[in-house]
Amino acid sequence: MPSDTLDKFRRLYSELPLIDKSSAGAAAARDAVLTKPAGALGRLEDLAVWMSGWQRKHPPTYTSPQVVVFAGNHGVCDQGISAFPRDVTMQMVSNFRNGGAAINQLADAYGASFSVLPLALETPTLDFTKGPAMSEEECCTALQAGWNSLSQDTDLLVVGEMGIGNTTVAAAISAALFGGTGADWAGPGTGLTMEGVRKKATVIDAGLSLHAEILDDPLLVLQHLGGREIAAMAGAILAARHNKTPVILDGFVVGAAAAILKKANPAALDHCVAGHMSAEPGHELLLRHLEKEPLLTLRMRLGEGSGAALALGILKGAIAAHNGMASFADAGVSGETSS
Ligand SMILES: Cc1cc2ncn([C@H]3O[C@H](COP(=O)(O)O)[C@@H](O)[C@H]3O)c2cc1C
Ligand SMILES: O=C(O)c1cccnc1
Repeated sequence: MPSDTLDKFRRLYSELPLIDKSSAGAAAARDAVLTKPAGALGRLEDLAVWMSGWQRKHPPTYTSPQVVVFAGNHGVCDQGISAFPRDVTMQMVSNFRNGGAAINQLADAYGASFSVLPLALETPTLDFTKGPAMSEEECCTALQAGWNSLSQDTDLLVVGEMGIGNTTVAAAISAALFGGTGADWAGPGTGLTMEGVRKKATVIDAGLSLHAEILDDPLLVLQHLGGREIAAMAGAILAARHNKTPVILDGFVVGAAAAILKKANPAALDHCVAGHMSAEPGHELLLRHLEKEPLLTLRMRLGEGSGAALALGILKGAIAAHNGMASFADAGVSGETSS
């Protein structure tokens, strides 16, 4: 069988389902009669309507939320751009499988299923300062693995990542897509010193300059500067769009994966909400380019999907209120007097 080409994924993001206006409209109509002053639940109201529209049903459900962590290893670690060694990626995959990571606890706390998908960890991508990080085939295999990871019955998806060095990769992708230099997008990640961050910025600049000719094509940016877990997250976010599944985005690294799709099609992230704003400095800027207002700002800078998993609680609350509250008529509560 011939292997996939990037053109297959170009088609998948150019033909996207739009929000289901009739389900969203039914949610808006119900919201208008619930026992509260109009707008008093703030963003929770928007979230209930948004969930209904993208799940394409009313009432919206929170019955099978899914958290998937994608793990990849990065050749650019050879440049000394992380405070931790590459082996930690694999070690953390074992920790995820044993239930010992932060994301295990957070997924559990909000009743979400959890799985981890390691992507060829024994074969790191190439160092992007030396050549393309991935071949077209490797990139497509990772995109497809992400696409395949979505369970059919999922009604809300959190994608997370584990990959030592991937804040460098995320910064390089962000600069490639939205402009600026390494210094505009590099941050401490797992804990670099200021000098380490300066070095990281020069490594990013070297990658941008080596791959200068392809920077206007988002999928080639993914292939040349990205990593397998980044590609897999883009594939999963795209699959969710085609499968009636809203998505909660996590921090800077997940944001960079999502940004590939956003740059390729400005409407590609309409089914996504930003779960939180990471303390990794580039994330605030990235969220502006993604046109997303984060739900939480808790100084978290972990990755793994942890900020997005916390935001599951907000979505759960929004749906519980929307589905379970009484209407003014049912509860015998007087409506607003016209003034
Ligand atoms: C023990 C440990 C657990 C983690 N969980 C997520 N990350 C996060 O840190 C890494 C990115 O940071 P950098 O680009 O600086 O390497 C990613 O693996 C990310 O998921 C972790 C990092 C460590 C060390
Ligand atoms: O915001 C993130 O995604 C992030 C920040 C630091 C380390 N790893 C991930």
